[in-house]
Amino acid sequence: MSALHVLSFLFNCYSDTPSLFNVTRPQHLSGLELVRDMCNGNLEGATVGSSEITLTPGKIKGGNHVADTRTAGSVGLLMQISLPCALFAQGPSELCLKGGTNAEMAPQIDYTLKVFKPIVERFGVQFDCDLKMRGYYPKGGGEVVLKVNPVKELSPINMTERGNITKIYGRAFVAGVLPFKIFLHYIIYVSIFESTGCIFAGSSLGKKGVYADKVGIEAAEMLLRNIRHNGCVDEFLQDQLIIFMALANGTSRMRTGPITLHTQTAIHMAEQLTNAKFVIRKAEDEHGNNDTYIIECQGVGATNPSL
Ligand SMILES: Nc1ncnc2c1ncn2[C@@H]1O[C@H](COP(=O)(O)OP(=O)(O)OP(=O)(O)O)[C@@H](O)[C@H]1O
Repeated sequence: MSALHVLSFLFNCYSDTPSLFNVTRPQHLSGLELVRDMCNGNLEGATVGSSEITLTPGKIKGGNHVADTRTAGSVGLLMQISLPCALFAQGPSELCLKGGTNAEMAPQIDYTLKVFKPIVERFGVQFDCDLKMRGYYPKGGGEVVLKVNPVKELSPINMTERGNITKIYGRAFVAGVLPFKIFLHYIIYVSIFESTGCIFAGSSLGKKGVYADKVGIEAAEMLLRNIRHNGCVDEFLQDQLIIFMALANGTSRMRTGPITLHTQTAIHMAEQLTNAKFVIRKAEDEHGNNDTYIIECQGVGATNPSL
């Protein structure tokens, strides 16, 4: 499940035809039930393991909603699914999202707050996110409250200059009874670039039998890998911004490192579901780096009919 499912959902809100989704896990279902509730829609075939689901959306109203993965399923992904819908709602939304705040293969809540949030604000997106409780694998039990104001439309972004690093900081989290030298639940390093405001992160989650120092090294290597490619976004922000580029009113540009599979899929789906046009070209790189690209998008300029 990713933001693409929402793009499909949003698209269908405007075209008034049902859409199809692939669903396998509880967190996917929680996300779909959340958008169903947000838009007074109707879901058919929504069960764990189902490969075909039909969502017939109504109007996106806003208001208060709760989504609970009942596992350590990621609240970051629930946020990824619901945020674009909330932006095009008739009024403000308050979403209580429960599950894992720090889960595998998903945006960590710290990533969403420290990296995604300040960058997505450049599109004109405004949201508050209150982290009430952290939740880790396998228990989950985390909770965040997301408050979103709707927008009339999104502005395009231009992120083609990276600047120099001015700050790198790290945060580590432990929970439970094991000493932190042995077991670290989660670590994130964030780097911030001068004047341009680019922000990258490298993160890693603890696993049974893996010593804390290994977790730290993995996160640092992720950050370094991204700093080396000379793009303006890291390998995760790349795919997470595609939906906003597609919906924005005008041409967005983003300098990246190697194009990820998630980004390729996101672009493919965005082009299938809207009239947004993406072009990827190799970037000139004064540092001799061959793996730098510019993703350019002519966004569709989706507008919120209620504002
Ligand atoms: N360490 C990380 N930091 C920030 N974001 C991450 C990290 N790992 C994964 N992501 C983001 O999580 C999202 C994963 O979406 P994805 O569609 O893979 O979810 P999924 O539920 O695992 O679905 P699928 O199994 O179909 O891939 C992507 O947007 C990706 O950028």
